[in-house]
Amino acid sequence: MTEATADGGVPCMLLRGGTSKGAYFLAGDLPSDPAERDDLLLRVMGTPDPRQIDGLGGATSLTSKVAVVSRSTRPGADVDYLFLQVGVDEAVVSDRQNCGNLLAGVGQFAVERGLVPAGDPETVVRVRMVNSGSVARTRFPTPGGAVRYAGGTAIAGVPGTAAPVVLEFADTVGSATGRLLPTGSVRDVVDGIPVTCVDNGMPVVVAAAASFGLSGHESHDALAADRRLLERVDRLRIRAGALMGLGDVTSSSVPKTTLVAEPGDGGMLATRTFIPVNPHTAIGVLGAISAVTAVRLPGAVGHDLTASWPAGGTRVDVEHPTGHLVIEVDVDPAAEPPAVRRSGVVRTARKLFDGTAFPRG
Ligand SMILES: O=C(O)/C=C(\CC(=O)C(=O)O)C(=O)O
Repeated sequence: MTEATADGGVPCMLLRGGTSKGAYFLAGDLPSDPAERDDLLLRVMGTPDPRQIDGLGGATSLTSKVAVVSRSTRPGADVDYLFLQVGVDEAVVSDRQNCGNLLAGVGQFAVERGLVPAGDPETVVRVRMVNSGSVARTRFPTPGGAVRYAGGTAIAGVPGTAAPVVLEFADTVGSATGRLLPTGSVRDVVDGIPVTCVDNGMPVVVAAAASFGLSGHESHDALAADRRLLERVDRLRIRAGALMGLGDVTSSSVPKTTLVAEPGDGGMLATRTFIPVNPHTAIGVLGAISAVTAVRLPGAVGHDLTASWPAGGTRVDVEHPTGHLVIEVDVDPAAEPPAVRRSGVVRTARKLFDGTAFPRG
């Protein structure tokens, strides 16, 4: 059932989730037919248009995102969260990937819309990530039973501070491909470049920055300006995507590519990520978890970079172009196949706007 208002408006909340920004909807407020829903979302976001001038999208893939949330009917989950990546200059709406950043706002949205009762002083919401079927736990402050967005936690890539949102993941292996190592091996050579293809929440092609003649410490803008590099990375990604069983990924938002190198800023691993063609200003949550899972595996590209990491440690400080993302990744690389026990991250989120979106003039 569509809860559009008489003038075609749809209830919508805009939240920043981690280093992304998205439009959050209740599933019941959107058309149930996916084609009709996608058509509405394209109009709401202003796609296709490189500036998304006639919509709410922010003209980058990180700000052209949608979360569709509903009460879950599955045991072990409170709400269902379907992530939709809305194209910017291409009229595409894709459910092929997850988003750990928008996940950081799902629990608060669920409380604000009355899907989940608030606890005091905090609330835990079990979120089934519809794109992959796995369940994440999100914990955030709700003193006195009201969502608090303000707080003292800073995350790289977001100015200021906000309340911490603790995300814990389980069962993320094979989110889009069914396997941790979707090509069946820990290392492949694609286009002459050694890669490790991994999927622990996000399908990612991991390669050494040095394979592209890079240090891995380049700025986002320097990478974005290097058209030849972007073409080479995309060619690699398209070939690797086929090897990963994802078919022709030419127009798909997955797999991502992460180039790894020695850290340069006191972290444990330097990363430069392409989502999927343009460089990320930071790194995605599940993308980082997948890339770190890969380098933890003996034989993987980048495994040499983990030699100085504390044995048995699970906390990894990942450098990216605008700072650091600290994640928890607990992997048993000795198991056959390698086992992922759990992973997690601290994010922040903020409600930016709550009102009615108008898909038509
Ligand atoms: O890889 C992308 O397209 C960007 C993401 C996805 C994400 O959150 C994740 O990897 O969990 C982001 O930074 O939001």
